[in-house]
Amino acid sequence: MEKDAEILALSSVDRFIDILNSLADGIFISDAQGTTLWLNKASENLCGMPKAELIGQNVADLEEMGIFSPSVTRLVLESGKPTTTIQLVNSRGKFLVTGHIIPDEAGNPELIVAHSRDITEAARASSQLEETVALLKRYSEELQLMKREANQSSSQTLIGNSRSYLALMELIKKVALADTTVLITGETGVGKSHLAEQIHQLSERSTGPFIHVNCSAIPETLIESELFGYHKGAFTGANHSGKIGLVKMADKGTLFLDEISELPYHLQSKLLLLLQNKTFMPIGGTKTYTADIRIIAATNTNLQELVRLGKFRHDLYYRLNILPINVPPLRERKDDIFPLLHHNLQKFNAKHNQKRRFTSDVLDVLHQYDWPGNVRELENLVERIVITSKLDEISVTDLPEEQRSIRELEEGILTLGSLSLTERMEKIEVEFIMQALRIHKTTRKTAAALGITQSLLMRRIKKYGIALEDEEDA
Ligand SMILES: Nc1ncnc2c1ncn2[C@@H]1O[C@H](COP(=O)(O)OP(=O)(O)OP(=O)(O)O)[C@@H](O)[C@H]1O
Repeated sequence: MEKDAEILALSSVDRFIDILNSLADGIFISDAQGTTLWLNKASENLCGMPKAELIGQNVADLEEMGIFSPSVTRLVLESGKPTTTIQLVNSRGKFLVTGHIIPDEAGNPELIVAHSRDITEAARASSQLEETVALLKRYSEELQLMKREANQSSSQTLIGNSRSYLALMELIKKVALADTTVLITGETGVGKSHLAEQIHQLSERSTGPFIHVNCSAIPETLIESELFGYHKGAFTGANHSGKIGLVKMADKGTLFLDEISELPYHLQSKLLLLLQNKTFMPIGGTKTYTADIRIIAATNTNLQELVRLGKFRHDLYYRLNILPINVPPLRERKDDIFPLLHHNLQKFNAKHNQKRRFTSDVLDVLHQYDWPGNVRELENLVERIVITSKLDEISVTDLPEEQRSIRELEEGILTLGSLSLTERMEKIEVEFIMQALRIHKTTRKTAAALGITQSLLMRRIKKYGIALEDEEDA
């Protein structure tokens, strides 16, 4: 206060007026009746009228003339309290105005000082932000729609005509709607992952994430942190800011645990807890988190056998096995082979810009083939022959040896009409041995593949005079 008095003593009133006029914010002073007493340069500019014409006018009249609206001085006089409002001045810009009461010595209002700040830019930025938020909302809705449409079209790629596959598709539709754990079993390449994704897309979680985790592809030392995440500084080498696990990332969606049999035993109890309570604890954490997820697991091994051997927790097995789905191998649903061949031919013709087509001979051979690698093997074969076939018409000679030899063997047996049964059987045996030798190269591996001892194989090779290419074997 003493300091203020010193400054006042040193400064003239003119000096104060200079200071107030140098401000970018408007200062507008009225008496307790709302009569304009003084305003600074910034305020004069805002009002768009010479100061001399404004002084003496009542704020209520200025308000009526549309100079500003509303008048904060009037609001202060009406409420008897300091007031802040957004004011439109001369319909030009938006101002944040605050009216303060300066009391006289008896404490009664003597002056009203209105202070205004231009917020036109801030208001514009805020309305731009509102527009952006609205746009983002619209884009997100459109994205969800597109996603749903894409889901619908990809569900058409579930190809299969056999009775067992059609029944499977019916089951999938029902399973999708029941928001519970599913266990998909079947040989490698039968389409377990493909089905898991279909279940997700047909479910109410389709707009949420589908997180595919291949338990055999993540090193055992990393799988816990990958799945459940960790807090910062949980272990040496951990990222400083911590890490969100795949379980959390699958929130509101589906977590697909492929090759579940490979999940380390010590993590199986943690997964069981997640299945039962939908809760988990990141590494280095002290509190549990919830995850709104559906778990679909898949395996191509016999889990029951692993339970018997003590390698898989029996309580986890029963918890996973609520809705079991078995996908039969392709050789047990041969009616699916043609549709899958045609679907893939179209797909790879389009991808490689080709016009390949199958001859009926090729279709026969592929129909008879056993497809140990199931749909994946079929897919790979079609892509390979679309690329390598010499003409647009794919013939048996374009097929790789594994498939071609079936036809050659079959033709051999059929044309050997004059041979006795023993001779025919021997012919077949020779064909099998030669084919296996071509594939496996050494007699040791060939014998193992044929399920006989190496010495028995050597006796047969000698008996039929089969030439061995490999010098070591010879
Ligand atoms: N019914 C089907 N219609 C069309 N494509 C299919 C079908 N089933 C499987 N496929 C395709 O076959 C390939 C192998 O399928 P997928 O990866 O789902 O097999 P999987 O059983 O999960 O194999 P793995 O046990 O090796 O993980 C994929 O490219 C998939 O798109």
